[in-house]
Amino acid sequence: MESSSDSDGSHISATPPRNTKPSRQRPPRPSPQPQPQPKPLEPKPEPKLKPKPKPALLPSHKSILRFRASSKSNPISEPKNPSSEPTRPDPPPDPSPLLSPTLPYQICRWPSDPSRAIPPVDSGDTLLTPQGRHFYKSPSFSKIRRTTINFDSFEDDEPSSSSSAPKSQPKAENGGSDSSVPDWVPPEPKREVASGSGVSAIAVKKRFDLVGGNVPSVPVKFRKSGAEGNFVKLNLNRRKRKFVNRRGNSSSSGRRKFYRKGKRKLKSQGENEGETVGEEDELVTDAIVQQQNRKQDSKRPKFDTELFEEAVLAARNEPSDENLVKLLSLTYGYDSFRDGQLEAIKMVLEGKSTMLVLPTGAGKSLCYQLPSIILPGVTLVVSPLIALMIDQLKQLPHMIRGGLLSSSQRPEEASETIRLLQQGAIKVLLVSPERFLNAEFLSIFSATTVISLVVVDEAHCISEWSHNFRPSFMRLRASLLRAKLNVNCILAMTATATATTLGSVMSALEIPPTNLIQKAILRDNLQLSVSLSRNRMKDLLMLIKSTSFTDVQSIIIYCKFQFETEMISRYLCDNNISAKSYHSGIPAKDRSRVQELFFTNKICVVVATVAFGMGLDKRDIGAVIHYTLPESLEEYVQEIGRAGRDGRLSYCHLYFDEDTYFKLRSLMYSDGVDEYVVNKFLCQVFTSDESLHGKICSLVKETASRKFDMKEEVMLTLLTQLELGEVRYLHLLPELNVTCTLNFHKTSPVLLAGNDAVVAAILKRSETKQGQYVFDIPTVANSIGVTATILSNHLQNLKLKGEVTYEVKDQAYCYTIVEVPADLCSLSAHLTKWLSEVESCKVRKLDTMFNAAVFAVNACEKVQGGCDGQHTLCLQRNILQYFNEDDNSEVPNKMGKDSRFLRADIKVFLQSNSQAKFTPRAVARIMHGIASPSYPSTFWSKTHFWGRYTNIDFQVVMEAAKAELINFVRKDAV
Ligand SMILES: Nc1ncnc2c1ncn2[C@@H]1O[C@H](COP(=O)(O)OP(=O)(O)OP(=O)(O)O)[C@@H](O)[C@H]1O
Repeated sequence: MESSSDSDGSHISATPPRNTKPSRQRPPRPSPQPQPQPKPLEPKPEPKLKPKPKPALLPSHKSILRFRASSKSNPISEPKNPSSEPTRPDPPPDPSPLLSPTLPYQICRWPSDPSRAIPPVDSGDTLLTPQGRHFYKSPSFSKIRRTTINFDSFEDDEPSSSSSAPKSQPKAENGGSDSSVPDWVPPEPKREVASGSGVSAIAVKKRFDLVGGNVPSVPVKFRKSGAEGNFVKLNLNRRKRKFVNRRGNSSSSGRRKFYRKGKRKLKSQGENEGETVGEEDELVTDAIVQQQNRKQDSKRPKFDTELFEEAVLAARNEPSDENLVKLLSLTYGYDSFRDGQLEAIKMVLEGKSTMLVLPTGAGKSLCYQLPSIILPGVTLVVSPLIALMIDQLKQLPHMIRGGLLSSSQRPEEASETIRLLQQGAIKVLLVSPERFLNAEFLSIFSATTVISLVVVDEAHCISEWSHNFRPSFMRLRASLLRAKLNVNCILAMTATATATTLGSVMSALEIPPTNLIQKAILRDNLQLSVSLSRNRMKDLLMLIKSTSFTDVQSIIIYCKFQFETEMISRYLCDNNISAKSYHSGIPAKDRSRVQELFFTNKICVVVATVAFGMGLDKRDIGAVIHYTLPESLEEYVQEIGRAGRDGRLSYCHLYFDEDTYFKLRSLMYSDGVDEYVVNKFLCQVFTSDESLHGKICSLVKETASRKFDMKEEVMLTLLTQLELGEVRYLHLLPELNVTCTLNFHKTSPVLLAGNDAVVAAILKRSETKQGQYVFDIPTVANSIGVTATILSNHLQNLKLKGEVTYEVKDQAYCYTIVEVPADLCSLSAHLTKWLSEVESCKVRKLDTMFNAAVFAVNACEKVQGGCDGQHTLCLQRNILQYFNEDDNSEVPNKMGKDSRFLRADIKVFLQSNSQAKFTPRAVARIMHGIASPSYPSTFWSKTHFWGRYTNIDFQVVMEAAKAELINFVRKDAV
């Protein structure tokens, strides 16, 4: 590698203007055949999208003009051209706010004293100075105290938060192409019912009756008792009535207040389900369900309870095909099972743990719902998102009584669900995996409340090799489920899992290989196509306005970043296409409105991040367009699976380009950590304070995240691994707000303390600030030997009596230490290696996705012998191969392995930020434009070098940064 490290740094930037950079190559073309030519578009004066946009939804001519007039300043039409940036770097930032007292290293000038001017000696993992000081190979720097740090929030919407995009770099689309023809326009068959799709027509739509009025999130509809299934009866009407307003409609505002209250309660309880989306989605789904219920109710034939009970008994006594089909028909109104359903149901009824892999929309839910009617005990469904749980609950047929235990419930509501559960009145209970941290929850299941079946929805989340690993899912292991819930039969369901992922899920849940039911990954009514686009906005518009889309009523456009969704929906509206954006940054009420408009076909297009679509069952979505490359083939398959659920031919088009790929690839490295940081983290977790062993320990999420420059999810992953790995080092407890500020109102604190041991302990261990008592909940709880929950309940009682008011803050991971590791260093090395393997796996998934797109565009026609602009067979083949093989082999990638100016640029960067401390990873992140807790984009994106080297492999940049940091320290030493 060429080194420019000898340059004296007198220049400001070694990087030449970007427009002189050799242009990035297009993806290689293995085939000598010409690339498929874009199909010319017929000029179309009017878009024929249905329904015709109403004037209210359409922009006026003025707005179109405004849009155009402002396009110059709009990052879409005029992307920030890096080459136009001044070559002078920004003035060196004031480092003081960015210096962490906790990160050990800061660039510092070596003392001028020649006796100390000897460069460090390499000694294995650390660099040893002649004075015997140790430095890590990542160059070593001294501490400087940081005063404040601004946290960055990320713009990507991935539920698993596996990667993030820095806020301040809305790299806009290149408007380079002048072509008025998009790179790709689909052939023009009319949408029709695909034959042999394996998706049978639905004879009678199921109704979306809701049960479990104790669940605040679910809109409740009264039913006349005559039609009420009495298989398991719930008397929840009193609760339901709470939400019915004078007009007889359920009052969403009432509910909203109710939810918020619940949420506040949750915070004080300190339980965290891991998703903010849950609270919001309660609102999102609300109106839609009401509407669906109304529609369904009018169509529903009278329900014959006796016949139903007979069918249940018959299926229980003899689960024959005939009996099960009869029950299916009575419960759902469907004539037949879909592929894989009957097989799965029979396995479960035989008590065999089963792994079920069916495509999205193929009807997996039915595979646990029907057995839940037949099995004697409760069916416990574990789901990763509250939104999904709500969706599942909504979709339960009215004769299956469901309940939900979620963080957004008030304690009374949760108690009510538990009471009903213990009475045997709930057949299907939906919970999040975080519930398994809660000892009270586990204690519900006793001899009286038997669980017949545990269902793990989105089971791929168990595996760290999946595209959507959730640490809390690691808790779902057969051994744990057996021990805690006394359950033997587990049904794991997913639509997207590679062979490697399936292997790890099945081994965690102890499902024998013979019990795998796996059907086609893709429905065959999806027409897949890909195009390399240099002007995605323009191409997208042409595509949507093309004649092939004439009959398409509903379209989802998936983007990676929130700003993209807003920019595109605005652009489409300005071009007379009714579109709305949807992402997790939009207030819940507005999201709810967007979803409602989409469901009722009042808008044609939703431009969304991954936040949209989980549990979405809109049958007439005619097209799914990927404006941004998905991060994996799993994500791609999952998202295109939302199209064509009605069995009709549907379009799935994917745009890709190298810049987006490079940017996404950078983001794959945003979770990475270094071994010495993991070591420091472990040192803090296993505090040397012996007296804390066996007691409640806590780690405030925000503070720790800054301290270790580690994302909260990464910390949770490490903690979960420490609990569930080969050796059980700790026991995780529910998350808690640990800092409490208490005010006394009636009795004086000292008097109250005389009669109350808890208050006495609080007084002893709190600081007083302006008459308020501030204390750490775990410290006080430990001092009197009670759990944090008991302490919280006690405070709550005092509050109810009017004695105190209090506030809690500082959400923390809580745990007790089971065993202190004998060798923290080797444990750190082991954990870091594991995390880095997980990271490589994510990178490989992205590379595979990108390669599949490149291959489709370049080689598809050769493989298929001409396919008129569509790549269905080619992509299907690639997808099939990917899902059937182990996905841990090396994947070729397009990343640059060197750059002439890289080291020189790093050198300049280090010189111009000499007061700040850096590690090689921190420098590489900045060069790749990745924010982290200690290096927020709000500050660091201002540097000239931010995101400059996204096209060079991250590891290469890290190596270069390491070398330059060492040089920097050495030079100072001379
Ligand atoms: N045997 C059947 N006949 C007709 N329709 C069915 C049948 N089974 C399920 N369905 C319908 O198919 C639709 C999709 O079902 P469901 O939501 O369970 O799919 P899924 O596989 O869980 O999808 P996803 O992976 O997106 O969650 C629902 O509307 C459901 O009622």
